[in-house]
Amino acid sequence: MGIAIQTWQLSKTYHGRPALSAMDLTVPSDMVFGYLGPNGAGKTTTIRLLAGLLRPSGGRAEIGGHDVVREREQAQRRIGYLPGDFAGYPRMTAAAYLDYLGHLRGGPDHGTIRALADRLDLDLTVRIGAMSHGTRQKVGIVQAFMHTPALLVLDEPTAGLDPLIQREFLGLVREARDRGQTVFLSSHNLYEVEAVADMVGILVRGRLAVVEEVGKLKAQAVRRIDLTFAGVPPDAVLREVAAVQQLTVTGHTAHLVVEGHTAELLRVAAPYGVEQIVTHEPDLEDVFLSYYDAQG
Ligand SMILES: Nc1ncnc2c1ncn2[C@@H]1O[C@H](COP(=O)(O)OP(=O)(O)OP(=O)(O)O)[C@@H](O)[C@H]1O
Repeated sequence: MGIAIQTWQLSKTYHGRPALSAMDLTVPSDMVFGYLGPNGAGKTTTIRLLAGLLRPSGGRAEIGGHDVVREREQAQRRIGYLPGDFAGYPRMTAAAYLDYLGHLRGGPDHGTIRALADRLDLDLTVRIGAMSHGTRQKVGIVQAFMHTPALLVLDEPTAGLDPLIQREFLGLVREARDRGQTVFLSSHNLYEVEAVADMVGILVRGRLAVVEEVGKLKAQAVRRIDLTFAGVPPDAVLREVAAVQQLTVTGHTAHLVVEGHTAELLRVAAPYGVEQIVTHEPDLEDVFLSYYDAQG
């Protein structure tokens, strides 16, 4: 497996105030990497550094082995970039704009442009200046994907898209990954990150708090489990299980908050006649909030 993005102590300071602090990050290729963080954490700054649009104040970054400053053109050629504030050229129709960009990139692939526009329900004949924010965002997505770049760098790509189009977009991201492209996307939206990302990085106040596989983050997560017994729940016995953080009992049901693996809990509970097990899947929100709080 290759490396799509690597940074060494990558830093950016605005007027003496750090926006990104000494970030060491490796993103392997062929994956979807979700880049998460609260407002002002430094996500856009990172993305603009990777896209070669800002100069680092310290450290460096490579895209596919090319330094984003010294070999900016080679690095940029590998990227499909969607800025957070995509505007395009207001006086052009989407078709003319995408055709123009295609020529700059070695010739437009009209078949791919049409297919992407159809998927996103985008009318290419409309002037970009006459489009709503969400429709303009679709043009931004098409221009990022249309030349099948090795790396897609997408800043809040689903902002302004309605739910159906968001779902279609997530399909495009998965298909890109399955074709061997790498996708780096920033987001506030935990649902979309959970749905597509293989790995996530959580940025808090310009510092990378954690980089982890989504599956592993979920395994660490606190989850709620309700065990219903034939008789009175054996609460004293259940409390002894290391993973059990909280326990309340209503009637024949023990409501548990469990951290980590549940196998031991189920083994201990089984002899007491468990009639029903309801597990509430952990969502990543709890995990993220715990990182945000820890850094706060
Ligand atoms: N051009 C600039 N000049 C001065 N400060 C800036 C500039 N751009 C960003 N900042 C500051 O740097 C910090 C990081 O901003 P950045 O836009 O990278 O965060 P973000 O995680 O993308 O946030 P959001 O999700 O709100 O877009 C913020 O404190 C922001 O105010």
